[in-house]
Amino acid sequence: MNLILTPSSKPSLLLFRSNDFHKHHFNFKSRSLQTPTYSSVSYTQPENKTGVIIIGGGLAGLAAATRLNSDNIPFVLLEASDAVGGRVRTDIVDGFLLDRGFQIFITGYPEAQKVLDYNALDLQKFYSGAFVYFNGGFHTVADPVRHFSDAIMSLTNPIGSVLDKLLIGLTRIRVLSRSDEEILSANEVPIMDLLRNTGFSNLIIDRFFRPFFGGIFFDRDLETTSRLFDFIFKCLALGDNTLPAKGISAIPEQLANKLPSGSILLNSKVVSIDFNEKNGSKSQNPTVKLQSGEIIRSELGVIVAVEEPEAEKLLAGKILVRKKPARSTVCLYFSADRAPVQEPVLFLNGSGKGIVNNMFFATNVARSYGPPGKTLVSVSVIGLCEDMSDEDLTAEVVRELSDWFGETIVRSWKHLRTYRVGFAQPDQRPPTDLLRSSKVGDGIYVCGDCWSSASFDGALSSGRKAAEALLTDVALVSM
Ligand SMILES: Cc1cc2nc3c(=O)[nH]c(=O)nc-3n(C[C@H](O)[C@H](O)[C@H](O)COP(=O)(O)OP(=O)(O)OC[C@H]3O[C@@H](n4cnc5c(N)ncnc54)[C@H](O)[C@@H]3O)c2cc1C
Repeated sequence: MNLILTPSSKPSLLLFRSNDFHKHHFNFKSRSLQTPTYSSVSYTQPENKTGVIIIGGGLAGLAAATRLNSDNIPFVLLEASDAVGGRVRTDIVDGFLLDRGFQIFITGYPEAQKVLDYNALDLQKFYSGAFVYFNGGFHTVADPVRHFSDAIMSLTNPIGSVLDKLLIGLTRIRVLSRSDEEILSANEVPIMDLLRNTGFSNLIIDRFFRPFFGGIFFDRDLETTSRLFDFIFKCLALGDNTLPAKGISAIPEQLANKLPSGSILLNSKVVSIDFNEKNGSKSQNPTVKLQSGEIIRSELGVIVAVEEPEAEKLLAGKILVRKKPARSTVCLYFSADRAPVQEPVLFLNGSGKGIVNNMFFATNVARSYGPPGKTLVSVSVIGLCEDMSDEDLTAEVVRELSDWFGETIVRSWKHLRTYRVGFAQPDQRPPTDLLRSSKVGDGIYVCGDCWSSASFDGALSSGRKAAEALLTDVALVSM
């Protein structure tokens, strides 16, 4: 592939394909990190410059890198932590795969379908529906397309009226008849208003929608924009809920492994961006400063792909600080000798009592999430529960789930780890702008879930769009 640059671009880039560029501009010296298979290099060459600088190695930054790489555009991705993935990470503890918070990959995500190799992820399916804990028992909510007889049998259960269940079918038809762009830019109201306006009863709102969509958006009040409800509802209708067999971090790792060797620099926190504007006009391309003191100049532009609070710091004066509180969650993991149920199903708390929002037996969905003969239990709470110690939180969860599954069973579970995720998602209450332009200044582009929908797919599509906006600006055309 040849690259054509307009006269305003840097002709020296014509010399390099992306792999060559890194060979010419970086001194390859491994920082001897053990786990990642993609390489990490030290940055010691005399001329600290590169084509594009991407700040942040979550899904958005990786998607931006993937798009640039597809046109052989040289770039370097600077990631502050010790691995890529951002919020999509998995730890291995006592042979269990612990995702850093409860995460589900929906195969219906449109952008993910374009950039990920689903077969290689070895996706393990959830049951399409949920078991709702209410009034001392479990009640099924089933997707009528995939589990027709379960759905018919659940028509008269106490998780909503028959009309509610018909309205779910009509909602499915409504969202499937609209394009993603229409959905993401439609008139918006809080999800709660949408549900009430649609005619759903309080029964189904409190027993199903509140724990289910509250769990997805970490927002039990259902104040998040109706645009996101429709988008996720459509993706759920079109695809399966899954987990990659090797843990949720297999998703970012797959993207990282396809990037040129040496293009990702781990443990490389950016502390500031110099926009190089003198008296309002641009004098040079932006530079970034690392915590180590190193300064790197971009020849084509900088893509900022960090989480919202960090973006607000790095881009002070360039973007509006929204001052909306973040969405938080706590995820507790337990090991058990056996699961009380065998179904790969999500359990929702529809009782209206307690702190547990949802839980599941991860090894029922993906056997690989635990060592042979062991069961992994994952429990999610919405909010940070800052007033509770980890011990009190664990004790409360065990107490509540003893009512669900029986005291003898739950008291035998061994606590593995608790993840408190302060910034899980940006607040996406209306008004939102989920399709906003990624360009925020000369040579500066922003992406990430704060710039689109708070989802894997939003992060992925925003990363690609930021890269494409940059490519369009520098009129770099691939032939
Ligand atoms: C517990 C939890 C559960 C979730 N569940 C789901 C789910 O089921 N389905 C779904 O679709 N979405 C889910 N999400 C949301 C989804 O994970 C995010 O929307 C998405 O991963 C955001 O990706 P990102 O690239 O925008 O940001 P991030 O993943 O936050 O990546 C930003 C990266 O930038 C790096 N960084 C920050 N500052 C700097 C700096 N100064 N210099 C260099 N690097 C920096 C960070 O270390 C990080 O790696 C969940 C999120 C959480 C936390």
